[in-house]
Amino acid sequence: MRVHAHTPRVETHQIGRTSVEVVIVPDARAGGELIAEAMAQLLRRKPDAVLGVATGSTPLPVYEALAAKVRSGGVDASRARIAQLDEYVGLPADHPESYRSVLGRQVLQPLGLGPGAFMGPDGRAADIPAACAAYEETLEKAGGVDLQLLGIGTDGHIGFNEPCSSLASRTRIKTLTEQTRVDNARFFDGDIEQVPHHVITQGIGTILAARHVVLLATGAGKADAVAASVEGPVAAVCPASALQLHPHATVVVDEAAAAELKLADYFRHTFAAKPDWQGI
Ligand SMILES: N[C@@H]1[C@@H](O)[C@H](O)[C@@H](COP(=O)(O)O)O[C@@H]1O
Repeated sequence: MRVHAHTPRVETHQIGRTSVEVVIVPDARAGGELIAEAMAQLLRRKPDAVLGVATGSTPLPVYEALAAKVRSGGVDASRARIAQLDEYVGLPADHPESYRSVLGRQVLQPLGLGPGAFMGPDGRAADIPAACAAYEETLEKAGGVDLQLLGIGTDGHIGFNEPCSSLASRTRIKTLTEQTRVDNARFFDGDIEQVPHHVITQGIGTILAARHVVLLATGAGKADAVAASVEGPVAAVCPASALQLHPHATVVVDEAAAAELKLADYFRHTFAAKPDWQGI
């Protein structure tokens, strides 16, 4: 990567951005390292930063790389706060596949954080709308999410905002599409009957309120969704396209997920010409 010595030094979060930044990395591991380093830089600047975290297979290399930095002393995450993106409705909190449990195993434990560092909606609440409103309030009281990590569904969904979710939506209950239940059955012994129909998810408006939104997509199965999100129109039918409205959105894709991008060469050139200190 070339560094322009004469470029004035400005912190990444101060730069007024006008478009989604697409970063093409060789593989998932490199994507994980890049995003973990952005999280580490954030925590060095703001030790009690709120990290918004996603579930699914895609973010795992990020969590592994961040935990490795913590273990090696590269960053202190002991004051980090972790905010959940979405949750199944009706699963006991201690069910191994509730997203609260998953994030406990994949994020909190490896970072050495206790339950006090965790914020998430109550998927077992008797009054779901009240639980959704309470989570919005929790996020607001925490000062908002500093960096929100996202994966993407094959249909372009982010969190559990399925196609045609309002781009202004806040945390609320949603019904999963059949496709998402099929996709997620692998976490429930391959049995779709065990996959809940309902979920609580941060809305698209909630996600867009984070200071920095970082979406990671890996594998050929995500190539169409990535191209639609980044190069297609902003449209509720492709929820991730809402990132085009955000002043600081980064989409990190491996070569396979970048395969349908018409502007891939431009994205490569732009990132290669970027000063190292600027980060993502
Ligand atoms: N709610 C999650 C999303 O947050 C995630 O982005 C998506 C893709 O998962 P994966 O990364 O495993 O492909 O799955 C679920 O629907």
